[in-house]
Amino acid sequence: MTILDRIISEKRRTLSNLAYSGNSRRNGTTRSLLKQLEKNKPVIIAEFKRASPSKGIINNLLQPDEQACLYERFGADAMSVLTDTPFFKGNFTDLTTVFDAVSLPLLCKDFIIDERQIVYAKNHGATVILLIVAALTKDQLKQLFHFAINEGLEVLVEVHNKAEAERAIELGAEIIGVNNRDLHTFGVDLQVTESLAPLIKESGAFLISESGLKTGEDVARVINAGADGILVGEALMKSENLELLMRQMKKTQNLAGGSK
Ligand SMILES: O=C(O)c1ccccc1NCC(=O)[C@H](O)[C@H](O)COP(=O)(O)O
Repeated sequence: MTILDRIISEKRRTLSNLAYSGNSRRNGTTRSLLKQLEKNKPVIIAEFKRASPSKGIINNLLQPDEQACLYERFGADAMSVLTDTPFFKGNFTDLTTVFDAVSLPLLCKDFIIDERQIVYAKNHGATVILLIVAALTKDQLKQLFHFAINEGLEVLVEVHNKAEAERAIELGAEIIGVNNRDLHTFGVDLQVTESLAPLIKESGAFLISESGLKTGEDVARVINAGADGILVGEALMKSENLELLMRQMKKTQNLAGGSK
């Protein structure tokens, strides 16, 4: 059983605890990741990530609202919050706390396999949800994708290989995330973005390169390959000079140039 299998199996076990009810915290059509992608390059999605299965504790000392304010101040275009508890030590209170602290588009980074999780994420402040192609059947992916869109949410559809990218494109995904991390082996390779970028860009979707980005040079590499944005967790959570690192990541715009 791989780590992704274990995470999904744990999600199934806890699904019955999720309530459908509650009020959406979302404020109209503001906080749109798509709008950020249309006007900025590279779009930085800065992640609040305390821990992970591959790295253990990353940073247990930071407060989500304080870190979110720093991310926003230093140029983040959107935020991601890991809400999974058993494997990432996150929770939905973090998501709501970040929603209240900043005015950025907000991705609920979780392992979604059921409509109830989408409603729950929305009610806690998400404006974007993640669907991982590797974790869903073709029918599940389609159903959850359209459910989320009908709920007024945006969807980041995550892929790791050509077959998954083709499924995301067939679905009509407007934002496709290429995860450089293999969720079965934890191996990280930026070449994954480079190899899938032509196919994804040809479809007209925006491309977000996810995971393993540590430096401005890493970001320049994926932007030059065609990425419109990046999703960064560990490097930002561990940085001792967040302002400088985010400036270096942001300035790759000038190296890469071009638009969608
Ligand atoms: O990060 C992990 O170890 C991990 C393991 C299994 C499933 C998902 C995992 N991470 C989720 C993510 O996609 C990352 O948090 C995100 O892309 C940021 O990655 P990084 O910048 O490398 O922290």
